Amino acid sequence: MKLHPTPALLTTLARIAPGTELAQGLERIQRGRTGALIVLGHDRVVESICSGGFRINTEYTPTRIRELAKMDGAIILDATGKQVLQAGVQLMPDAAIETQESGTRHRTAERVAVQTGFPVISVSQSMHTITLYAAGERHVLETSERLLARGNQAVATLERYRHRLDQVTSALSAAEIEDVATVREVLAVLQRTEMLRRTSEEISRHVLELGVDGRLLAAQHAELLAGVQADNQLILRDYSNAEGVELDIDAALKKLAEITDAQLVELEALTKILFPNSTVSQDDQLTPKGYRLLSQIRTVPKAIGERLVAAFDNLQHLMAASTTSLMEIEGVGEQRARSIREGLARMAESSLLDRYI
Ligand SMILES: Nc1ncnc2c1ncn2[C@@H]1O[C@H](COP(=O)(O)OP(=O)(O)OP(=O)(O)O)[C@@H](O)[C@H]1O
Repeated sequence: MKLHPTPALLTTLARIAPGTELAQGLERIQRGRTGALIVLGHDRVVESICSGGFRINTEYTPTRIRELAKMDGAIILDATGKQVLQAGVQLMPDAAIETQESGTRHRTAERVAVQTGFPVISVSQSMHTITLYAAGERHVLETSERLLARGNQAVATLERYRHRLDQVTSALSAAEIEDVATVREVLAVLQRTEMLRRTSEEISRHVLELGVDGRLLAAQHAELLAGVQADNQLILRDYSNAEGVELDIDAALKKLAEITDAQLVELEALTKILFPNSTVSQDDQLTPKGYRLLSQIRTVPKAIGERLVAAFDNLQHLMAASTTSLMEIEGVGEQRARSIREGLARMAESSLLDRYI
C-alpha cells in the first residue's frame, strides 16, 4: 500500500506545518491575497535556471517574505529556509519535464522541483491554495480544520479498533494458556493489530502535518496506544513453525504491511502469510512458542525470553517448568525463575477469570 503523503514528502510538510516560521509566511501571503513561487534550496542547478531578479541574502522572516511575494517572479530560500537568497527571479526549468498543471506558476513549480530535487511551494493567487512539490510528489495543503476533522475521525476509529484488539488479544491469551488456540484466534489478533497500526500511522501523518495545531490529537493518539499488548512480530514468531518450517519474519511483516485494506478484512491473505505452504482450517489448533506472553512479564528481558523459548520449545512446556529447571537457563536466578512462574500463573488465573466469570 502506497502511503500518501509518503514519508519523504512528510518531512517537508512538517517543515511548513502550522506554527513554523515558513507556515506563518505562507499564511501572510494568502491573507494579503497575493501568490508566490518559493524554492526551498539553492545550488548550481537552481542557479542555472534563474534569470533576473536580485540577490538579497537576508534572514527569513514571515513579514519579509510576504513583502517580497508582492513582486513578480520567484523567491529562492536556502535549504534550511532561514535565509532569503533571491527574489523577483524568473525561473526557466527544462520545458521537456512533464507537468499536468495548467497555470504557468504551478507548471514552473513542478518542473523546478523535479529538475533541482528541492521542494518548491506554489501559492495560488486565483485559487487560494498552497501546493507543495517535493520528493516527486504534488500535495495540496489542507486547512487545519479539515485535517483535524479527519484526524478526529481516525482517532474515533482507533478507539474502536483498540477496544476490539483488547478483546481478541485476551481471548487469544486465554486460549494459548489452555492450549486450545485456533488459527482463527491467531489471525484475529494479527488482523486487528495491523488495522490499529494502519490507523495509528494515518494519525501520525495528520499530527505531523498539523504542527502546533495537532497537539491535542497527538496526546489522544498516545493515550489510545498506551499498553497495547499485541505485537505482530511476536505473534508471527510464536506461530512461525506452524507448518514445520520457520517463517521469514521480516518478509512476513512486509507482506502484512503491503496487503490492501480489503484483503485485511477478508483473512484469506493473512492465512497465506502465516501458512504460505498449506491449506488450513480456521478451527485448526496451534501451540505458541510463548514469545508474546513472556514479553508481558516485566522481569524477562528479550534475550532471556529468547533463551527460555529455545530451551523449552513452547508455552505449555514453559508453564510446566519448575523453578529449578528455569534456573538452568543462563541469566535466570532463583528470583527471576520465581517471577516467571508467578507471572505465567497470574496470566493463567486472570485468563480463566476472564473466560468463565
Ligand atoms: N517561470 C516563472 N518564474 C518565476 N515566476 C513565475 C514563473 N511563472 C509564473 N510566475 C509567477 O506566477 C505569477 C502568476 O502566473 P500565472 O497567472 O500564469 O500562473 P498561475 O499558475 O495561473 O497562478 P495563480 O494560480 O496564482 O493564479 C506570475 O505573475 C509570476 O509572478
